[in-house]
Amino acid sequence: MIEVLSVTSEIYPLIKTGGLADVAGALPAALSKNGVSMRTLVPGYPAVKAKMGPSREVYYFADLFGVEARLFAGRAGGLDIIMLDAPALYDRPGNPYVGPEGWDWPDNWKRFAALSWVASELGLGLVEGYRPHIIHAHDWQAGLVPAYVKYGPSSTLKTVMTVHNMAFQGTFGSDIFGQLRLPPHAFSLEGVEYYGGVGYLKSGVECADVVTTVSPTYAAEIRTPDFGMGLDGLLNNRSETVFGVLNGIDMDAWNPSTDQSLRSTYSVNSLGSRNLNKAAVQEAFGLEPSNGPLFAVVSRLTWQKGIDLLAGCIELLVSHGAQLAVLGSGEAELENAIRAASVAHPGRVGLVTGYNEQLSHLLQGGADVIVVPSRFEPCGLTQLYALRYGCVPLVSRVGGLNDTVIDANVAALQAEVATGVQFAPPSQDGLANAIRRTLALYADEKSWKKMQRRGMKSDVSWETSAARYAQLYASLIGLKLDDDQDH
Ligand SMILES: Nc1ncnc2c1ncn2[C@@H]1O[C@H](COP(=O)(O)OP(=O)(O)O[C@H]2O[C@H](CO)[C@@H](O)[C@H](O)[C@H]2O)[C@@H](O)[C@H]1O
Repeated sequence: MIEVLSVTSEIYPLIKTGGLADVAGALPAALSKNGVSMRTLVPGYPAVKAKMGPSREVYYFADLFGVEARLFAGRAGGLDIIMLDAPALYDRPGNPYVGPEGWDWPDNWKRFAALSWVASELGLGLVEGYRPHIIHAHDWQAGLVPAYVKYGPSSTLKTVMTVHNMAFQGTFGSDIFGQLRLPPHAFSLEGVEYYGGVGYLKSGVECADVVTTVSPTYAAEIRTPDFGMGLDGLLNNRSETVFGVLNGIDMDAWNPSTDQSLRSTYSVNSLGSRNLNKAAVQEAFGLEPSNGPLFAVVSRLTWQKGIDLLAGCIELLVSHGAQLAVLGSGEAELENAIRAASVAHPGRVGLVTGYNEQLSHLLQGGADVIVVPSRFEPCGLTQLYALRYGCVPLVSRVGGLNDTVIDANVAALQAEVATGVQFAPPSQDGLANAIRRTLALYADEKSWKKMQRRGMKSDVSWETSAARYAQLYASLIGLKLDDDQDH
């Protein structure tokens, strides 16, 4: 059995702000079928503490970066959890990263350095009876783990760094370096130094034994200046140890035939029942009853996600008799643009702001089309949920969207392999054309149903990718890597 300690700042169903939580939450079960035992270290946010089942204290820190802290081991949400309970760092309401005013917590550098340092200590055998072979760090919040291991005493402990989004790098001023518990020479190009400051993600990408990202296309994209966000050179230097492993989804949590968030469950053979869910979506978003095409968005409302492109296409949608339901929150300007459209087109455009897991399921089970017009998308999960739910994805051709949706071009339609609509490059004109194509496809009811069914049958599970992670882990602890197909 390979023992892996996963380190993440969010994990479903304990705490979630985005796709990272879904992936961190689904991987342990998927890996257990591949000879990997995974425990997860997560901060003791109030939401995590509330969901923690029976647990036992396994370590006490009198001084963890200046605060008192405890480690608790136990089960929560079906997962093996080690919770870092440091009330001075994590016992704060709301979102894990930002305060009530919407600004990053000023001590984020310390909150996530502490998490990463504790992970590296666990890797050295801090808790009796537990010594992982590998630490798997997710995103910048765990980005210092590989540095702590590299500059620490163990020569056998290995690290994997997974980048879920290059846009969030965790960069701080050089003044924090002295408090990071790293030796002076770690403030260097080979360590944590990044343009004169400290880069958490940079340090992870530099110091980890293996770097992965969440789709093969994104793994290639981030080696270019357009997508690398300053780290492309570094990634190119170590390209033989950078891999793209496509995300899967939790097939039990997202199953239209058992999903309790739906008004009506259904399967590939009972697509007609989706109409009841469509009606429920229309009610929830203040839309009038209609049999016309219902487009939906479940997303952070940000520039990355191309929500401005969508806002520019709302007139087009409405003029063709379509409706739009948007669930999400984010940049005020984009939220306002969608809100204004909902006021201008009552009954045709609806916006629900905030985070609502149940409603996100209902949208997948009731909308006809999910729109993901991202400018970049490391993998994207919403289009995977959409495929599973017979909701046709309309996506830009970037990152994991490129790898998971087969565009309904003439050849793919004839070959009966199309599962959605893609457009490139991500521009308003591109999206507008894709919307027109989607409307034309929707008008052909028989062929549309076939496309829905193909999506529902496509493999969006973790099976292949969990085996790939297991193979990477095995290679790190002494077994040979036998291919480089996803470099
Ligand atoms: N208002 C809301 N209410 C309820 N649910 C909401 C919501 N807004 C978003 N969600 C949910 O949050 C998740 C978003 O995941 P994505 O993978 O699409 O993007 P994200 O950018 O968060 O993740 C990053 O990490 C993941 C994981 O690797 C990559 O797939 C992705 O490309 C990368 O940007 C989905 O489960 C979605 O349903």
